[in-house]
Amino acid sequence: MRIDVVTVFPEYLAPLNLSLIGRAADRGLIDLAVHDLRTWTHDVHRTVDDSPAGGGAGMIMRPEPWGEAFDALVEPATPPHLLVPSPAGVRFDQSMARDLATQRHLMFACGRYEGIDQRVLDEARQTMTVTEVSLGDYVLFGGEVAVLAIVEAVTRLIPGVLGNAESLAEESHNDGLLEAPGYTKPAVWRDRPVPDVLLSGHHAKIARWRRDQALLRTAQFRPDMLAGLPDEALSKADRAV
Ligand SMILES: COc1ccc2nc(C(=O)O)sc2c1
Repeated sequence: MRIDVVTVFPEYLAPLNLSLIGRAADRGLIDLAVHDLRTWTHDVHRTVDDSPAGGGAGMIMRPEPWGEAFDALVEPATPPHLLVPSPAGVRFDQSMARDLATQRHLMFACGRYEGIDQRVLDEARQTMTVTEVSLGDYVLFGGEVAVLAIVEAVTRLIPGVLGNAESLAEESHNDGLLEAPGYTKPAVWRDRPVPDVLLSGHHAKIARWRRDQALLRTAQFRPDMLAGLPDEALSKADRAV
């Protein structure tokens, strides 16, 4: 997968060079490039914003640098999926992460100020799939933090990136539930024991206990997820919890 990120704060995306994502790039599992939008400005002040048409608070990002950036980065024969983080976007979730992880080329446009001139997105839709996406019902200073989260959620699903693919199967949101609580050594810590069943070696009982905990945790913290499960997703034993 090729990933391009266009931003006025390239240093904000430095964490993408670390840990598993950095290692995936080094191993050629992803081709990641971060671009400074000001590369495509031509004035002495490298201007990327201007006052909103029609008045109002704040500034809007000018279309010209974005247009030139996309012209430089997009291969018309194989256009990317353009993702634009925005408070007005569709909610990002694990289902979207799974879909994006199958795609060949993602490009992220990080807005700042009050956002990007709408004509940039309108123009891009002539040649690309464009999705405005939000992390949640709150507002950040710009799109960079959202890109960090989305790139991590997507790249960890790419085969080979996560050393132990088995852990993907047991994590929250993979099966529509929140994951069960985890424990490790010591067996007792500050008078708090690991649940006996996890030390029993009885794999069927351990699996049942974890499923029960996942159902209880989902019912407590995310009843909306439980309500959204198809009937066939819950066994007779699940319904008895
Ligand atoms: C101007 O660009 C922005 C501003 C706020 C913001 N908030 C997001 C969020 O996902 O909450 S994405 C995003 C992009």
